[in-house]
Amino acid sequence: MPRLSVNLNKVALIRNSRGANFPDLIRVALDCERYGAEGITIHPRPDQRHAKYADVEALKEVVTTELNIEGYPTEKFLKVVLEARPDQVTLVPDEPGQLTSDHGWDTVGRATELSRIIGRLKNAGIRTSIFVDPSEEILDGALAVGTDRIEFYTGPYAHQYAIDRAAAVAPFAIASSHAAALGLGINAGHDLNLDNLAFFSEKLPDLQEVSIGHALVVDALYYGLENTIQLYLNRLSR
Ligand SMILES: CC(=O)[C@@H](O)[C@H](O)COP(=O)(O)O
Ligand SMILES: NCC(=O)COP(=O)(O)O
Repeated sequence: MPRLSVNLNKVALIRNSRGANFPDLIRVALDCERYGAEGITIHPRPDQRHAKYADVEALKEVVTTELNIEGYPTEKFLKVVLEARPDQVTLVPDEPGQLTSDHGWDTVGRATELSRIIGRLKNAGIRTSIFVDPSEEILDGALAVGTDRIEFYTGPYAHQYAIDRAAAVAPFAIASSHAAALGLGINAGHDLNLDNLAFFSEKLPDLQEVSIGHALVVDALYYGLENTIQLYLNRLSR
């Protein structure tokens, strides 16, 4: 069964809106783990409007499941993760100021830069993942730059799911088989939710981990955090 890593960006967003430490991200992370989450994810962006760089070190001290830090590899981001050494770093090709993530890396065009950054992270003992679209050429490029895993950007799947779920998942299922044949580990995330998650997980038998934040935090408003995490885990059980 794929691991569920809870993305706490939207919890951090609420905290930041009042300038005090409420809700306390550390307490929420520990509660997520207590309620069954198998990982914690944050994505500090350059403007730190969601998670802040200081949250990385603080979470590293307490998270006992798996800490996944996502972000664009600025020198500041790399300094923070190389010092904190989370379990996994997921590189995402976001422009500064981007509303949210909306595409994967060009692993061919940016191969030199990616290889160098992935090398630095792996030398520090950090597992690497890179955010990608479901394309065989991009996956071949991902293998060539030396990443341990890829994370499929699932926004297009989520948007098409209600229209034609079989067509929505097809490119991801094909790409996932290709990634598995290459020996790449497979993660996925973005706009996964209680409606679309089970079908995605069922059609990608090699899927190892999903990171989910936005929908999960919204669902927690209605169902509570503990129930919500259980509902997501239930969708992932095979
Ligand atoms: C890479 C990815 O898809 C997530 O980190 C996502 O970008 C989080 O989104 P928000 O920061 O918009 O909550
Ligand atoms: N990597 C994707 C992630 O962490 C969460 O994305 P979302 O569920 O907030 O869209």
